[in-house]
Amino acid sequence: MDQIKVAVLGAGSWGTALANVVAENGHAVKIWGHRAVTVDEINIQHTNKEYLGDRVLQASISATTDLLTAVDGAEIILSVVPTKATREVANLLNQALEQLQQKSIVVAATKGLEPSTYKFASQMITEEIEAKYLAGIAVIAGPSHAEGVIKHDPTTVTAVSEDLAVAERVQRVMSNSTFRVYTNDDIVGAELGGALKNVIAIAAGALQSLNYDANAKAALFTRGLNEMAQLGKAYGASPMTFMGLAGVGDLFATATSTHSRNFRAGMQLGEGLSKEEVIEHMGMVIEGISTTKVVHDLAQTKQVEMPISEAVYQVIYEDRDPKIVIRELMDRPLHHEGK
Ligand SMILES: NC(=O)C1=CN([C@@H]2O[C@H](COP(=O)(O)OP(=O)(O)OC[C@H]3O[C@@H](n4cnc5c(N)ncnc54)[C@H](OP(=O)(O)O)[C@@H]3O)[C@@H](O)[C@H]2O)C=CC1
Ligand SMILES: O=C(CO)COP(=O)(O)O
Repeated sequence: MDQIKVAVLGAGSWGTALANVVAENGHAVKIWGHRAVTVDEINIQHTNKEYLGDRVLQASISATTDLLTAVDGAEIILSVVPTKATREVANLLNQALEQLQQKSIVVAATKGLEPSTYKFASQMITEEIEAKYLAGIAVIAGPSHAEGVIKHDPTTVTAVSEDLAVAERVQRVMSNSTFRVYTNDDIVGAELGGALKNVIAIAAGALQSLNYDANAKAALFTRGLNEMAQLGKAYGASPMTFMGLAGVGDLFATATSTHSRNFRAGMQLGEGLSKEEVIEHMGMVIEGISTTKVVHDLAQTKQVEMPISEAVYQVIYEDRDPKIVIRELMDRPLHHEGK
């Protein structure tokens, strides 16, 4: 395949790992980061120690704090900043694309919902970037810890766009023998899956630290996936998406691994730390904490029963004891499994 230019917005763990994948495929990759110290480290030492330890990145990757330089000529732009920065960065990107009079495919790799609007990353991007500068919009979802991707642990993700030609272009540019990209067209389902699994992963971390066993973990996985899919149904998402990489796949990876910041946050909450203490200790984004609040609101607006997510909400936002909320979950009125 011809070499193309790809820009990655966000110099954290996921942005850097994705940049490395694309650079391994022979494409010209520029990372945009807002901190000069990280940008300099990537350019000079080819590492990003704060986020990925000693892993050495592809030497061809260059980084810059100048957004215009990063996106100039990029056919594909990956937006890999946390949810809370997505709208602001998309707005800056719109200005850059306007200045360059350039049209690019924008791919969101963010997993969360904007707290004030309940919008997904792809929606924020579409709202902030004028249609004339968007050659397509897609998301990347699925089970993919940056730590695994950077060490070539075989990884599968899905490129999702309503325009399958766009998804296939992203698939071709990003796939290699350790990073296999599928395609899908259910963007709502994929973004919901990516956001909601973080809430269940927090619950899984709490179960782990409280020494609950396999039965409890299986119950959490199964019933957690069920409520993810129920909310998906209210959004008109395909139930199959929740059976795929963006659903059960990502739930499994996130809710079983200490690579997951959400899982680790859940462990710490289970140990009795407050959300403020957990956030301070992590030093990286824990999307599930704000997503839990959004899901609490959404479950009410969409009238979907989400008891596990609600229990996580009570632990995080009402300081309730995890053991008591678990007991209350078990004591709820009995009902049919399909609900
Ligand atoms: N890590 C992973 O394995 C995966 C993460 N994701 C998703 O990717 C998204 C990003 O996560 P991840 O990379 O892990 O997060 P990190 O916390 O590792 O990094 C976030 C990066 O975004 C930067 N940033 C924050 N705010 C801004 C801003 N306003 N302008 C520019 N840059 C900003 C941070 O800069 P600074 O260093 O200054 O804070 C940091 O470089 C999340 O939604 C996450 O759920 C998805 C799949 C896998
Ligand atoms: O989404 C992820 C893996 O697919 C990363 O999860 P965390 O944000 O919990 O680390």
